[in-house]
Amino acid sequence: MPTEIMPLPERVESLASSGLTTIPKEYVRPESERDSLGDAFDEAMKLNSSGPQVPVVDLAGFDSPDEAVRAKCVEELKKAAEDWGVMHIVNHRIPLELIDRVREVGKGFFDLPVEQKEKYANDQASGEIQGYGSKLANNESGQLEWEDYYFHLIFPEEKTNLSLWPKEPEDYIEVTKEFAKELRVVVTKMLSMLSQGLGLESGKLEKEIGGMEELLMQMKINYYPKCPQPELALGVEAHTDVSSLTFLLTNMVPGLQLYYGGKWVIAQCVPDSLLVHIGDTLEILSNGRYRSILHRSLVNKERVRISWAVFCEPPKETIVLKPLPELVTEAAPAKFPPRTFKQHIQHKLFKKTQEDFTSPK
Ligand SMILES: O=C(O)CCC(=O)C(=O)O
Ligand SMILES: [Fe+2]
Repeated sequence: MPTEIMPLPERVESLASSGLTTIPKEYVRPESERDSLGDAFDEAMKLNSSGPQVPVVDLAGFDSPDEAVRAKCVEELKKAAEDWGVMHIVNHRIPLELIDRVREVGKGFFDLPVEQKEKYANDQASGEIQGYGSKLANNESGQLEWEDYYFHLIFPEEKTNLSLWPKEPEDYIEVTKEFAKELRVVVTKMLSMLSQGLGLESGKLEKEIGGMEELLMQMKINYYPKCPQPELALGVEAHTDVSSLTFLLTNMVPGLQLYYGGKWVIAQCVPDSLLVHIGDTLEILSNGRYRSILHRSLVNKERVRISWAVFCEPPKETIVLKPLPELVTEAAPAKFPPRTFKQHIQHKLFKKTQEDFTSPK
């Protein structure tokens, strides 16, 4: 019997390079969302220095032998995590040359012809989410996003499956492994600072989300082709990250927007920085003191945008996430029910399906 062959999803890159001047209806956002959309470059130009901007936190102070300097640095990070839930970090100590190589190998992979990239296609139907992919329509509206991506686990090394990583360019694996190791050090540093910011001992948050053995780092390279109608589309639709922390690196093309103070604010591109999101998991553990901010990505007409998101996640089922007892008081009762990471994701999906179902068509 012939086996049924699932058609591959259409790659946004192929669509974009076909020379179309209007985008297919599946990519057109609902009218209510369209008022606030635009070309990312136009939005970045409008960014005005008097308006709110994503804070920049210099981590150098945390390496100081002077306790007062370290405490000031923790205080700055804590403020950013409470107020925005997202920040640029500078002096993270990852060699900048390595970061440039990460950019090069990721771009190198996406520069391959689509047919070659298809050899790495993921298989979402059978549950293999690692590999090259594009969003599949998962609701009645068939809504799609203007991006293709590559997704794979990068840490801990013994849990990685190198057969699912790109083999081209040939230094992709070596560079990405090295980046994962360097970034893992920053994860520990950020988590200890964030623990101290809550008045907890340094190792607390890291331990609560699985520590060196269990905490997973998943990389998603988002590839956003040029879009002929950026005022109608979104690269990634509005969401909060389910992770504990997310690190984001870009090819310095603007696109990320944060929903802050009732408005969409575009993130400036800060040289030599990494952008860090507090994800839902830390929002839950901190009982809402740290925020997981709503964000999305715009696309543009002029330049391909690439971003490298690394999601740091607790194990799916072995840890129950709930506000830390130290942070729950009569005045600040628990804001979140206990859930495993898997249950949290399912709960969000369920809520979203309900919203899609009830929203006017
Ligand atoms: O590309 C970006 O700037 C954001 C991507 C993002 O939010 C995500 O992959 O979760
Ligand atoms: Fe995100």
